[in-house]
Amino acid sequence: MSSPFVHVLAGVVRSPHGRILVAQRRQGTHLAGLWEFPGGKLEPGEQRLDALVRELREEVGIVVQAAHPLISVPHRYPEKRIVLDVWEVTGYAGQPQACEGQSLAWIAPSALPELPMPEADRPVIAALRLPERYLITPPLAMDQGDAVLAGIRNALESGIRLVQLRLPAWTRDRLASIARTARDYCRAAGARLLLHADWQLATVLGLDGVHLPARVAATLERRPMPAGKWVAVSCHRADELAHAERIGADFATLSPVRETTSHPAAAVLGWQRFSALASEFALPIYALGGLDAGDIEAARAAGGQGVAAIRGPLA
Ligand SMILES: Nc1nc2c([nH]c(=O)n2[C@@H]2O[C@H](COP(=O)(O)OP(=O)(O)OP(=O)(O)O)[C@@H](O)[C@H]2O)c(=O)[nH]1
Ligand SMILES: [Mg+2]
Repeated sequence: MSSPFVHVLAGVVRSPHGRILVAQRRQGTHLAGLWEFPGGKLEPGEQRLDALVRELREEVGIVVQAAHPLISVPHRYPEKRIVLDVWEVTGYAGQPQACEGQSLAWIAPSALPELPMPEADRPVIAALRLPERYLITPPLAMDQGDAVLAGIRNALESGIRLVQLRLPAWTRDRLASIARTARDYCRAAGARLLLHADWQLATVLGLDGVHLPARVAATLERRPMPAGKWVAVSCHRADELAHAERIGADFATLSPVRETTSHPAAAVLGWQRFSALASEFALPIYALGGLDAGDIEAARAAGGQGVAAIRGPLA
């Protein structure tokens, strides 16, 4: 027998200080005791935004005035399948209150990973902690370390908060030396630095995580760095996204969305295919390939986390 399916709308409601509203599921409900984003089931014939507005009025007594989709997470519990369709609430009237006797709390986004939440919320928490721009360093030669570092510094100045150091042709020694300096720049700016492919070196240097090529991820049965570090995977196809999800990656890039000079032979996905794939997997997904900062809105409208690119077009 196939398990029942429910489409769930949930809202990310923020305080003026940027804390996020969570509610504790009551005794006698599915996943009782865990904390969740307020929301509930889409009713037959109902529009998604209408369901969000209704649920947040019923559960926490606010009137949602503006909201947009953040991430949609398909998830299978033993007893049911859900799509957790989470929206950022950008405007609301009223003061949130516990209309159903549930406990409410305001949590800083950085504290969400510690909160006991349902399994389906894991990618939502990642999406809330990730920025909309993801910088990938260009493939400069080993004698161009200064240019790599200058590029990272400029990007940090322009507000980039997530960087992948990607220098696959470099020796490990040269890479380690550049990575240390890049790590210090990123730390000082409150940005995260992920190293391309080499998670052992990322661990030794205390970097924030690793970004795996799909062919490297394919050799792994589980994420190579612990929770608390970031593990990302470069994907191009559904099976690669499925594997990234299976090994517990935190997010993915999906490319090429457009034609690129770096990979001219690759089959272009386009926004429609990107969007279809993004909705199929429980991961925040950055659009990559021939894109720049002007494409962020399109990427988000397609269900993506944002845009990944080498520095030039992104900053
Ligand atoms: N609202 C909400 N539900 C979540 C989250 N994460 C998650 O797995 N779920 C699951 O999605 C389903 C949401 O249903 P719900 O119980 O809130 O639905 P509802 O408000 O319409 O409640 P009702 O059926 O008791 O009237 C539950 O199975 C719940 O466990 C989340 O962050 N927020
Ligand atoms: Mg509910």
